[in-house]
Amino acid sequence: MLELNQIYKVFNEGTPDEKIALNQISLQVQQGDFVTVIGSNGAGKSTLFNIIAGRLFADHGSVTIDGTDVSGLPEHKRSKYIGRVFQDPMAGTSPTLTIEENLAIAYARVQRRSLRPGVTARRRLFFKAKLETLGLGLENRLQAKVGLLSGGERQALSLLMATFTDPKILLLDEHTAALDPSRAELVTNLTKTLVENGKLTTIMITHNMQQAVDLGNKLVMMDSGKIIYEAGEETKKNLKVQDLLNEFTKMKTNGELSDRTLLV
Ligand SMILES: Nc1ncnc2c1ncn2[C@@H]1O[C@H](COP(=O)(O)OP(=O)(O)OP(=O)(O)O)[C@@H](O)[C@H]1O
Repeated sequence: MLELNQIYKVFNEGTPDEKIALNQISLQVQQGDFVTVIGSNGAGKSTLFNIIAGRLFADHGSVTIDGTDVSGLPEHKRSKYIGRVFQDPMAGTSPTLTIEENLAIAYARVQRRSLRPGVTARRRLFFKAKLETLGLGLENRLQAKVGLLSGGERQALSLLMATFTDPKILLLDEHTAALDPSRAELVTNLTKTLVENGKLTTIMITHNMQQAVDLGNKLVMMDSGKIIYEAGEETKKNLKVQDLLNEFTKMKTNGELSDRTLLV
């Protein structure tokens, strides 16, 4: 289980550029939950992921994974608990290395005994079997440099690398947003399969409200560093995009943002 307790993060404190990115965020994500996160630009979604992953530290508050307080652990020490896929297909993989070398690095990250990311014959079979589940034929291209793959293929590989080591938490940061519609659909379907099969505890940021409604069992809406709406399992089952727009409108008191802000 992931527990965020009263997370507060301010950038450029005490300067004219001061920005409170997260303002007392508390959230509990249970084992096996798939939470979709929506919110307007600058709401604090990526900052929240950076704090969960250890790329940034909160100024106040704590991050607990399965009862262990990891708030002080840097990113590289949390990486065996956390899989992450970014919006940019270039971000999750090394272009100059081959597919199997990339997989070996991801694998070595969580295997204590495997200090070198070497590719043994046995491991190669394991990688091939995992790649087959993507249905893209990448299992026949183990020696291909990742830089030669298309954006969709690369994102599918990133997703596999983030999930095949059974992370405690999977963070998906708008991971389909940079793909064309057909590739986005493919990666979305792969996400569903990998998360369901692996029973992975997942949090996914998306600007696509339909996707936020269709995927997962819970939903969180953020605005100006706060969680302004949460849909639990029962509510989420019947949730519609229009309900989200209504909730957003209801929560905005100053009216400076229109409904379309969420539709970006
Ligand atoms: N390193 C930083 N230094 C200063 N300000 C930052 C930094 N990172 C984020 N911010 C600010 O914090 C706020 C939250 O940013 P964040 O990227 O978390 O929002 P977001 O919800 O992910 O937005 P988007 O949907 O546009 O990606 C924004 O106002 C942003 O400008």
